[in-house]
Amino acid sequence: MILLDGKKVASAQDEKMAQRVAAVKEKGVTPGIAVILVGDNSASAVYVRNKQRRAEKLGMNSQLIHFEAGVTEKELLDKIAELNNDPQVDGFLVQLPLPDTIDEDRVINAIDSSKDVDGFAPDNVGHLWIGEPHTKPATAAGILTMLDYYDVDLDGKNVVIIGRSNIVGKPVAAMMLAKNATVTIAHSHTKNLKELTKTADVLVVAIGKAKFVTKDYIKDGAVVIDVGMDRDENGKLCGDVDFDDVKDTASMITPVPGGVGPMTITALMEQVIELAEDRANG
Ligand SMILES: Nc1nc2c(c(=O)[nH]1)N[C@@H](CN(C=O)c1ccc(C(=O)N[C@@H](CCC(=O)O)C(=O)O)cc1)CN2
Repeated sequence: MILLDGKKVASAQDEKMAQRVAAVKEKGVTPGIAVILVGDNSASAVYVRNKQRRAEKLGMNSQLIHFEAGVTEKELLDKIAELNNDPQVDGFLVQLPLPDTIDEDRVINAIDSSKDVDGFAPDNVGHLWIGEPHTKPATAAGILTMLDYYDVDLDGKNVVIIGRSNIVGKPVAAMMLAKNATVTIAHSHTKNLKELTKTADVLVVAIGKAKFVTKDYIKDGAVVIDVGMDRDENGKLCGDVDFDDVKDTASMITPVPGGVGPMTITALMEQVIELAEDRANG
């Protein structure tokens, strides 16, 4: 079994990205990212900190805007309008999830799609599905970069994705379809899930249920991508896949931590650099 090592791939990508940042800076443009964090979700705080650290390590400008959980939607929308008009910010995002008091769709729709580094704005979703992406959701893009690094060819492969979220399941489907894979999205209403997942050459799991997928869901030699960020019975970070149970059946598998997570941040940074390059090239 080959471990799909997100940390290793991320650091290989970092070298290339640092060169791109240096090149764009020579043209007088410093890539700039802003992240809006609302409330005190401890996991979100870790992800946001990691995004900032990575941006700074690559020589980019990075700003964090942290609102208390009680922020009004208007205050949030005003900040978004400000960032939409800030020429130093190439791209920004609002860390999800948001508190229940705030309408997530309204917030996402307020982000200028040209600066939507998450690729969640409706017109960016449309561009992705017609195969002409402007910005791409980071987790999906990170998974594709990882598979490319390990020479996993998706052309003609059966891909099953468990989970139909807008931030992972659907964009992964769109991007794998664009690579000529035959893609099925399974979800909580899917019948005979195990029979379906056993047809998968590549299985992507993004359901948020600790160690849900065991070896009886997996075809011999399948590539398994675990997007889960869960806690096991001892409070230890784990994925949606029972790694120890599956490792002798899968041909390749992402660990949690150290798999898809670091690739998500890499893909986000790449997205910001691309936007800065567009700015530098007029
Ligand atoms: N606006 C967004 N919100 C959220 C997104 C997103 O892409 N845009 N995705 C997730 C969270 N996420 C990025 O924001 C993310 C999750 C996990 C990791 C990561 O590196 N995980 C580490 C483990 C970290 C830990 O110790 O807890 C790993 O897997 O090794 C990065 C980014 C939801 N919200």
